[in-house]
Amino acid sequence: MLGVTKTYIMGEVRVQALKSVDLELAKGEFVVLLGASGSGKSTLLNILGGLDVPTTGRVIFRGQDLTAASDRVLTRFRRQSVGFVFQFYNLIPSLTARENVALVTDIAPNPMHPREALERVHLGDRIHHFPSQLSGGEQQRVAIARAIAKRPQVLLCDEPTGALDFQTGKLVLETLAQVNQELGTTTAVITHNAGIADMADRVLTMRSGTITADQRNEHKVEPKELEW
Ligand SMILES: Nc1ncnc2c1ncn2[C@@H]1O[C@H](COP(=O)(O)OP(=O)(O)OP(=O)(O)O)[C@@H](O)[C@H]1O
Repeated sequence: MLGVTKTYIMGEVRVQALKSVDLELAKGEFVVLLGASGSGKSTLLNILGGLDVPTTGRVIFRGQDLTAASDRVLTRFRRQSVGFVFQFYNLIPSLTARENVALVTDIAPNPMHPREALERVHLGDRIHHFPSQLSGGEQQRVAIARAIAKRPQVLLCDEPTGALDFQTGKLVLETLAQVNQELGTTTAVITHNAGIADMADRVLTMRSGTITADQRNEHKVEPKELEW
């Protein structure tokens, strides 16, 4: 993205959530996004994933300018190229794990079989379970299976461990690291836990709508070794 700004106008109040952000993500890299509440992390992620559009500036994906794209092209970009994982899983309670994943594989052009996606997150033996029959960490892994089943080029995760305890959170992070390695999916993870940054290739820090630090980790730490 180039020179991206985002201004929200609520009546008299204008909030500048992003102020001229330039950012290029490399294929396959694992990026952690840190920053205080309100610094613009979710706004940045939503614009990267085509869920929101910038007020000014450009978003380019593999040479294609998404800011100039029609709604149809943007919808196709979201549907085929981006997987999303949110803090509260967003599974449909009346559908099994397999059916939750199948919702996405039914509309993607070259998806994995739902069973394969669930096996990748180590839930091959839970495919007929409903969300209420799964723990929080397992539900989040179903959400990850759903996000990767379409084989997206980009996986965007907004506080994926925010609702989980330490050990369960680490399991979810292990799953994200493993998927990143196996599928080569460019992965961006928003977190409040600075300790998680040690597992990333690259760590971005945001403050008041700008990226104030952009660092590479020379040595990545395995998720199971993380402390926070
Ligand atoms: N839809 C919206 N309408 C109006 N203001 C918004 C909207 N979304 C975000 N904002 C404002 O933009 C700023 C950046 O919000 P954003 O959610 O991107 O921050 P964040 O770093 O993700 O915060 P958190 O860590 O609390 O989720 C905040 O001041 C927020 O109140």
